[in-house]
Amino acid sequence: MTTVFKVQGASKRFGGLQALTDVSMSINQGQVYGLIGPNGAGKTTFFNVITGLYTPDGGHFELGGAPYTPSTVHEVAKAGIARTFQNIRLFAEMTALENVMVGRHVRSGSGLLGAIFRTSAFKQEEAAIAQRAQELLDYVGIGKYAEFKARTLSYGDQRRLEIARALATDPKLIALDEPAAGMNATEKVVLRELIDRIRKDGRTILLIEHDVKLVMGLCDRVTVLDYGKQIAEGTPAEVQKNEKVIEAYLGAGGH
Ligand SMILES: Nc1ncnc2c1ncn2[C@@H]1O[C@H](COP(=O)(O)OP(=O)(O)OP(=O)(O)O)[C@@H](O)[C@H]1O
Repeated sequence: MTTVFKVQGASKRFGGLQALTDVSMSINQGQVYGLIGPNGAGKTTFFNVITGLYTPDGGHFELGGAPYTPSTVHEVAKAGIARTFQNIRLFAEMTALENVMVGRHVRSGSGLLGAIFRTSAFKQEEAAIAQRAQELLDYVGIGKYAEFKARTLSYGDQRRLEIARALATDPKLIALDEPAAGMNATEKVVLRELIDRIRKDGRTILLIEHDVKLVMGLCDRVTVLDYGKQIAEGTPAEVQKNEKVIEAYLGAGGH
């Protein structure tokens, strides 16, 4: 099986707080990999480290079999990691289609001069980008809202739009930060089906999620963090039985 993303010994300290200690994982092509843990465990910090928002204090990273150094957000997208955010970050006044087109521009070639002079190569490329963006909106199930401003979409649909935008960059790894947060039960079922479909289509997904039922039903493997340390790694069945995991979730008053 091909390893898509590999992390060895990722660490991050904020002043006196060790937010991540020596976290390692290996994610294979086509897997959904879950990252769980109680509040403050370091999940978001890990996402921020791998997507270039925080500089790690240590760690070795590989993406698609090559060394990977998370740097600027644009470079991260180009290297092949696309992410969504716990607090949705869309361009609120742009249409759904335009939001996805922005993601696609990471892979476009005609550049700034082409855009300024509106060369025929640029126009052709724009048409292709718009077509691909529409396909992606259809894929995540919100194609009929292509011309709606992002802010007018329902919460669940905005989350799906974020996923469409992430897919538009043709990523090697899609990192989803709490995609089910704030969703009702029906929206969660639809989300689960979508993530399943994305995996079946050969994509690789890293998922932070608080909904343990969703994680256990969906993920191939799971890492559990607690106070920045990796207390368990394995299949959902293995992790669920782990004493340290049970303790972290149920003990210490559920910090
Ligand atoms: N920029 C920062 N500066 C200082 N401390 C930070 C910063 N970001 C996170 N932390 C601290 O690092 C620890 C891990 O936080 P993090 O947000 O990664 O946890 P989390 O597992 O994502 O939590 P939650 O489930 O609540 O989102 C926390 O103690 C948090 O206060």
